[in-house]
Amino acid sequence: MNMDDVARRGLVLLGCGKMGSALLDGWLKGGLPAASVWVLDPAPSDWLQKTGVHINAGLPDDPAVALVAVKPQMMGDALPSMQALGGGGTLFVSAAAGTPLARFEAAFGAATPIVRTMPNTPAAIGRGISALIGNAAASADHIALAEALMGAVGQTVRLDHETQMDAVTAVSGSGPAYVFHLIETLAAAGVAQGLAPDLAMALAKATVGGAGQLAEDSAEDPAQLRRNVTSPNGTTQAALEVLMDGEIGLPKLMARAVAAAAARSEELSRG
Ligand SMILES: NC(=O)C1=CN([C@@H]2O[C@H](COP(=O)(O)OP(=O)(O)OC[C@H]3O[C@@H](n4cnc5c(N)ncnc54)[C@H](O)[C@@H]3O)[C@@H](O)[C@H]2O)C=CC1
Ligand SMILES: O=C(O)[C@@H]1CCC=N1
Repeated sequence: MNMDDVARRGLVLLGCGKMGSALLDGWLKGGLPAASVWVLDPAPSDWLQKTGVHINAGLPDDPAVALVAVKPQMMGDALPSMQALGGGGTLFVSAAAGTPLARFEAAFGAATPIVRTMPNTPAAIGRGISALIGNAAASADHIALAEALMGAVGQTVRLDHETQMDAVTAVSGSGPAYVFHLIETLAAAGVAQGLAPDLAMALAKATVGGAGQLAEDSAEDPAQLRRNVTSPNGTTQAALEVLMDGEIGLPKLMARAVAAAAARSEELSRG
């Protein structure tokens, strides 16, 4: 099964907020026909209503995939609307943080194939990364289908253990927010140095976007790319001495931030 099967049999999307929209945007831009998508969401956005997908309509009998993108706390209310699809030929995919495979097995039966994934919002421009792991009922074909689906909006990685999902969520699921905050704080620091806000924001966005692209494309690792910018006794060294401070610098701060996100993911999983 691949994206052609998804186009032919249909995709049901349960919840189309920030993450569901980012995924749907990526799939539609990648050529998935709007007529192949059924969205269930009590509060469809203006953007969603313009896409041409089926919204809160009767579901197809045997969609290829049913993707869950509601908040973990909404799961109890939302899952019953997909009950009819459980135990059939439909692959369930969950993008929800802190919601174990066992939660879906309890709702749909352990024989239902379920793949848990953690995507991120750059999926909207085909630049996401999604980690995946399936339950015991998910065959190699099911995993491959989930990989094709998430691969249509960016990179994919397979996990060996579901327990890795907390750390993955903390690094790449939540990670775009850390990077957006970096842009905000870099721009604000530029304003503090006398730049106009628009100019500071333009410089910060292009710098983070360009550096991210270079880090992905270059044969050199990020540490070497950092050294390439850092002239001995120059301006970058002066800044990095602050950022890399062992006590109050970014390494400790980032470790604390990621640990807090992973702990919250684990806490959500316990219900
Ligand atoms: N926002 C992000 O960057 C990421 C989010 N996720 C996961 O995606 C899921 C959704 O998160 P967001 O999109 O950020 O939240 P959101 O609040 O933007 O979207 C949730 C959507 O679910 C809808 N909804 C509420 N009750 C419903 C029901 N009973 N049936 C169907 N739809 C219902 C809401 O109207 C809303 O459009 C969460 O589980 C989150 O952990 C995963 C990776 C990244
Ligand atoms: O903040 C959250 O809980 C979700 C999961 C990863 C990104 N957003």
